[in-house]
Amino acid sequence: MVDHARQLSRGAEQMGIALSEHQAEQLLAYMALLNKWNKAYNLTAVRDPNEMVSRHLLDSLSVLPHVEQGRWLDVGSGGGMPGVILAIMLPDSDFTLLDSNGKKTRFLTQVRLELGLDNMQVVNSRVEAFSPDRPFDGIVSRAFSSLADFTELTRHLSTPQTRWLAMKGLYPQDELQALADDFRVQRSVELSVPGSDASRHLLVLQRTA
Ligand SMILES: C[S@@+](CC[C@H](N)C(=O)[O-])C[C@H]1O[C@@H](n2cnc3c(N)ncnc32)[C@H](O)[C@@H]1O
Repeated sequence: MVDHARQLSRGAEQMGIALSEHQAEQLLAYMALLNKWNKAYNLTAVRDPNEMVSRHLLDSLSVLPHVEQGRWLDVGSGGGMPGVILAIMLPDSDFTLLDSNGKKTRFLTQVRLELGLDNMQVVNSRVEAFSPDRPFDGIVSRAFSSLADFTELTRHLSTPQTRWLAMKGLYPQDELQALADDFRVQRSVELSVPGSDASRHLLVLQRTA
């Protein structure tokens, strides 16, 4: 049997990420909840726990070096990727996890309670209808939409300083062509996720005005 704690700590180490004992425990507790609730709530197509460590925990951790302290929104968070993982790793930053699917946000509310994640808020809404009292420093998404939809649907939640972090598979050349003229790619990073051969890219976008 694969030792998931070991798989997680080794994977994090390979990415140069130090996990405290508490963070490792929380990440594994989150995975156990995801596994338990998945049966009834259909939160993720990944059912094999070994694959869950790589495809969900390590994949979400791979963007951590690019997440600065501040107030973050995870759009279309689903079962909590990457928002839950980032909230565990950055307790001094605030994370709002938003999804239009009520089953998913009910699960996320349970995760918040069970893990005591006071820096994580859960919102059940379509993003285009969401109107918080303050904009966000950063907006992240994985498997949510095209780059054009991601930026257009969240433009009203930003300031000129906001950064958009889009977690993508193959480099999204076509999607970049459809991006509005007042957005630019600040940087693009090829991510390497231990235990996965899949192509992964992170695009960091910002407004030019
Ligand atoms: C493919 S899932 C990705 C979930 C998660 N980020 C991940 O990587 O596993 C996309 C999620 O976006 C949510 N979604 C789609 N359109 C949305 C919208 N307009 N506003 C809020 N959530 C939306 C869906 O309910 C779904 O949970």
